Amino acid sequence: MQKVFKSCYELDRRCYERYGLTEDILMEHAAGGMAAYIQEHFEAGSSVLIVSGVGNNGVDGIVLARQLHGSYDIRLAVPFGVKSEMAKLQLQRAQAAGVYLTEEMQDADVIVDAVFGAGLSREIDEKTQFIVHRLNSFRGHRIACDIPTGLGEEGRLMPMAFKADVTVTMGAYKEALYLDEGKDYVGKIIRVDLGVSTVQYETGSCTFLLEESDLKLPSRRVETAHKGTFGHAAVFCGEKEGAGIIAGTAASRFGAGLTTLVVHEKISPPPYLMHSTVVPGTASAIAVGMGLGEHFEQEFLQQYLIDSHLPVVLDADSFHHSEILLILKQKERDIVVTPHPKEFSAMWEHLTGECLSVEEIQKNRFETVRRFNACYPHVTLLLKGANMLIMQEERLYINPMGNAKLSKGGSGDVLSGLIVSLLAQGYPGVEAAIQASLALVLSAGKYEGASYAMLPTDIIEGLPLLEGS
Ligand SMILES: NC(=O)C1=CN([C@@H]2O[C@H](COP(=O)(O)OP(=O)(O)OC[C@H]3O[C@@H](n4cnc5c(N)ncnc54)[C@H](O)[C@@H]3O)[C@@H](O)[C@H]2O)[C@@H](O)CC1
Repeated sequence: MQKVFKSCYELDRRCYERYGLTEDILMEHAAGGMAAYIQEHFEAGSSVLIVSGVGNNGVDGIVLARQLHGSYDIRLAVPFGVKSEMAKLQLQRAQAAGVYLTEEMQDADVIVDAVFGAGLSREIDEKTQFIVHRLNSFRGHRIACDIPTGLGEEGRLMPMAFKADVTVTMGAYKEALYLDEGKDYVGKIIRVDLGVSTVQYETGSCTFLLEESDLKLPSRRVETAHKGTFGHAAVFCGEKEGAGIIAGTAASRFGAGLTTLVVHEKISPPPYLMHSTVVPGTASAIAVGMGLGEHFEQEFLQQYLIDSHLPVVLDADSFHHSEILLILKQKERDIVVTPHPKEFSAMWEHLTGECLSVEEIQKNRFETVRRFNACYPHVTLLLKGANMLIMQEERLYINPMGNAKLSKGGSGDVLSGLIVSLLAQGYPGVEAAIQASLALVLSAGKYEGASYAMLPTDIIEGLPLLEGS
């Protein structure tokens, strides 16, 4: 798990004040990080086009040109000229080392975007849009310095943005890199140190980036265990019973000792799932909402869901149901809600009366989950998306490993099943949401068929292949 920051300016300042580093030492390391990536992936002699803007992001590009000149065929462009004293000094040094400026931007083996980084604070003008459009049209391998040009404050996408294969980000991970809108623009994200180790550079943060190594699978190391040891998941199976069956199957596969589908009428579930017209007395967690529709009467929901003390995961149709949403007020209960943006919009309107469009939610994903958390800090919110956001008690976790294979009906039902399975096994809500989200994306990542072909059952079948501690 890595820390994530809204901005790194304060951290840079700390480097100067605390460790006595200077701006150009930091830049030397920033450029060194990009140079190391290029040296590792491209043979000496490869052509490298570097386009530098007016701020310090551009200066990183100029320093990179000096560092690689001689070993690589460097073409440095500064289409807006150089303005700051530091930029002039670095350009002087680069030119002294033999770097020539080019006016023409032609395709190269490597394209480095150092036009704007963390300082982009307003819409880019036509000239910048033209440059970015041209860089995007090239076939070379595209590297963004720190943050791709066109990803503005908090990661908001401008009408034109550099489409990086790799973003080499400086010092620490930034929230701007993890908004869903930017996912197709940042490419692979690599962080580099700026002259001190990460531990020395970073301060505290309540935002974390989840990694594959954070996966902790349910374990069965106790030989004297029996099925009761691993909890009993109760999954409400509504109008669209398939959704409940998928969730129940995922719950069972992920280790719940028993899984019961709570049904209204007779259905034929798979043999490893039980079914019952009430929530069994031994149940240790409940999942509700997947394919629910209007299947259960209010009295039933009141008795077995709202008046229950059991940990609960609310999904899908729950968010349109104001009585079910009353559960969110229950502070003593472990509650996990897993809306996608449209469901979040419905839930938020029920809870606050405020209408938030899906577009507004997507453009402000971090702010949205923080606003929810301010009202319901005890509830674990998992906002679905290309980068899932999970938040409880002021701690926000980003799962950046989602992939397009998961964009299919049923994936969310699997996720609810995984969460209820872990809740039933005694995991706290936030831990259940984190681990289930990791298992979901990593299992999907292991699917080897075509990206369009994966079924929810493939995700469930991938679970036994996961490797975690
Ligand atoms: N301590 C530092 O200063 C360090 C800076 N680093 C690099 O410096 C970058 C940040 O540098 P800056 O703060 O100079 O930011 P940028 O280089 O991203 O550019 C900011 C400049 O562009 C202007 N600007 C903002 N939006 C504009 C727009 N739409 N059209 C035209 N001009 C616009 C601003 O007024 C400012 O002059 C980081 O992304 C990183 O690459 C790293 O080298 C690490 C150390």
